[in-house]
Amino acid sequence: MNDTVISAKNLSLTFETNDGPVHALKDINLDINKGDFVSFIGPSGCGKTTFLRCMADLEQPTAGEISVNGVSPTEARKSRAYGYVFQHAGLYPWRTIGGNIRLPLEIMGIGRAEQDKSVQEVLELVHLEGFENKFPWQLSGGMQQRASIARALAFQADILLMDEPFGALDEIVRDHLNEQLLELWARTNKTIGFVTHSIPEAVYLSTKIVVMSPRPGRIHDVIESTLPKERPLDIRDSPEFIEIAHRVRDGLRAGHGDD
Ligand SMILES: Nc1ncnc2c1ncn2[C@@H]1O[C@H](COP(=O)(O)OP(=O)(O)OP(=O)(O)O)[C@@H](O)[C@H]1O
Repeated sequence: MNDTVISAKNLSLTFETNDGPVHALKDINLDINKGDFVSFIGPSGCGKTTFLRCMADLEQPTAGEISVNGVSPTEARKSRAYGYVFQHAGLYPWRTIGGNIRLPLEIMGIGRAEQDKSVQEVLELVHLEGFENKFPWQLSGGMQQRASIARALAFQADILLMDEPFGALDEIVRDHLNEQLLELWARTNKTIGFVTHSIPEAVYLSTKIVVMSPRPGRIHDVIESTLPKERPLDIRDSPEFIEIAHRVRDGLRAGHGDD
């Protein structure tokens, strides 16, 4: 299980702005292996989203290299190698939940029968069976975010890139979605890249935690989790969990000190 799915080598990205260059990422080196659940954590503006967007071909690095499934992000995007979940659910209010999930499949030219099958499959994966004909406003915030995950899953890609998908939700809903996401990851064996601001969320979900520091965004620490794959929520009270959380917190503090 050691095949590299995403590999960044000396990746840097500088945005040219009217106020001068913004060094968003500097010399990022990272390998993500098949089946990894990798969280990116760091202070606001440290380049987490930018790095995820580089993987997804939504930004172009200004130096260094990045490959996804052994090819460029552009080729990976064209071969639909990944699904992308944005910070806000971003569902079209005039389309039903089924209609929202179906939209990218329609654009891809997939036949109606296959669309129907995919919609049912992904709704089941996120436990939203029976909500196909509801409109987004009829669902809670947590359910809308699950629907947006279902839309990303409909691509049937092995890689799922998630940019702080649960940031706007209250803690109880977030706990529940964290549990469901882990269950989905275990069931589907996907490789997941996940941006978060929450230390407990990063430690609970990840096999690997990438701690980033700002200005310019660099990797400060990569923590390989020692927690078992099976993780009930109360694992968060275990000494092992607390120890990893401490290391993340120390990394975030030290990263701030690098300024
Ligand atoms: N299109 C852009 N043009 C200019 N600067 C940008 C652009 N996109 C991002 N930046 C800058 O690059 C830096 C990294 O931004 P990014 O959104 O990747 O950080 P982040 O770690 O995801 O932050 P947050 O946690 O607040 O979402 C920030 O200083 C941001 O202002």
